[in-house]
Amino acid sequence: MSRSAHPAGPRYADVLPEGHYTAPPADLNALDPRVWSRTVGRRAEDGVVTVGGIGVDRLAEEFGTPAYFLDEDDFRARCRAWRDAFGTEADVFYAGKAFLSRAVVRWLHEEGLNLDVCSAGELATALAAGMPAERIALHGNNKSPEEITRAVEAGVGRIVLDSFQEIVRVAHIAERLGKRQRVQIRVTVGVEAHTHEFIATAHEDQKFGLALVGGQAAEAVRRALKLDGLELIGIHSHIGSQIFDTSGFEVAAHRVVGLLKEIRDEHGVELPEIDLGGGLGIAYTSDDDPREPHEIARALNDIVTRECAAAGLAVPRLSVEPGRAIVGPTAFTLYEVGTTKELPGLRTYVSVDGGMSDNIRTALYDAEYSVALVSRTSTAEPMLSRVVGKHCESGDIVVRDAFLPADVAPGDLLAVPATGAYCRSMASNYNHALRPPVVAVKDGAARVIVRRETEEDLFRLDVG
Ligand SMILES: Cc1ncc(COP(=O)(O)O)c(C=O)c1O
Ligand SMILES: N[C@@H](CCCC[NH3+])C(=O)O
Repeated sequence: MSRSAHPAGPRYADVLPEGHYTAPPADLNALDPRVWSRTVGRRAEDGVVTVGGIGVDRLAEEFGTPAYFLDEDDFRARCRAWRDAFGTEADVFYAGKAFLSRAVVRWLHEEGLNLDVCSAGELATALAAGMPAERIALHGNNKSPEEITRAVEAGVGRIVLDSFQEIVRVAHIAERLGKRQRVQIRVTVGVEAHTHEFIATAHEDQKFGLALVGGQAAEAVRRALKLDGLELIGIHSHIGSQIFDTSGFEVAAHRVVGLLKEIRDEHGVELPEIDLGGGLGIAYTSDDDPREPHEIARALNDIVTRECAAAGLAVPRLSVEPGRAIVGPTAFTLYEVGTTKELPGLRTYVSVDGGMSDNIRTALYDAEYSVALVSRTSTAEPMLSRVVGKHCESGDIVVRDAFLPADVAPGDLLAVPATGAYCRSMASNYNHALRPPVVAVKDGAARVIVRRETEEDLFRLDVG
């Protein structure tokens, strides 16, 4: 395709979708440090982007594409930032659903974080990698009796109860095992979090939690307090995901403390803990402006302390459950360009060797991502592009709107930053795609922590 078919100038103006880029960035070779985490992406003198000091060209040769590359030091630094921000008077539970592997569990353990799991598989991974059971919380709106039994037997630190049936189910299982299980009750506080509908979880009309409004949460507390198999230690609220604004958390904290006060007044019991969930947003594009852990910690501590003082309650132990904010920025996905297709006057479709099977978030939530040419620099003019995958689906879009240099061609490597959370963990085998590996990079060395799937893996499931 002739590159001269892309004259420079204002031709983009007619086709730019509203709310997206208004102009190409001044320098297409620059990597915005807000989106490209501190150590994750640096461009070396030869123009090749490096992670942990290793060039992406070398990484692609050794590990293939598509692949996720994760900076272990960055991950650990983020764990420490959260732990230090909340201090010893609070607990940070990493939300394993964002991305979990046994190496990650070991890092979390070493950095002093706890772990939130929401399935038997995540629980098994946590235990197999040596996370002490008392530092694990089990979540889920429909935990099976088997999952509950495994968790109680293992001695998990808490189970977060999500329905009336589950209150009884967990109590019975604990009694049968001769145990008293520490539990929290998940409540929906009625906050409309400013995020995509599918990832907002605190409005009443959805599947998670028991509503404060109408008294279901208070009734759940009443029932839980009566059961010998349960030790009710607190109230849990999670308002949603990819949220930038602390005001939703403040409203949630206010309402949760309100429930603690009601509980004290009705039962004469002061519950010792509250968990305000996860949900802190990260920068996927230069337009995103996330809060730092210490800002979140200060806002949450202030509001809980203030509300408790007003209610005459002792300040409960606080916990939070960040997933995306820890692992999201620590990784990028590396792809190789296979084809380009120019639609004159509209945009150029750049097809890479992955797609919705390794990143479903664009198709599912209209998520916005950035992308950069990382195997070289270019002085070519900006070209309005759509980075798409290789699946049989026109919605198979990785990056909806991006400017790439107009000379991008087959064989070039593109990287999509901030893919550490909810990409590998939500990856699929659609079209029998083989899920990509996760490669951890540290001190100039790279090692596979989750290997690439093989056709044998597919055949092992397909038993004929
Ligand atoms: C109960 C609970 N805690 C924590 C999280 C982690 O959220 P995030 O990765 O947005 O921090 C989630 C997912 O949204 C969740 O459902
Ligand atoms: N999977 C979602 C977030 C929901 C997390 C679980 N409650 C995402 O990619 O943004």
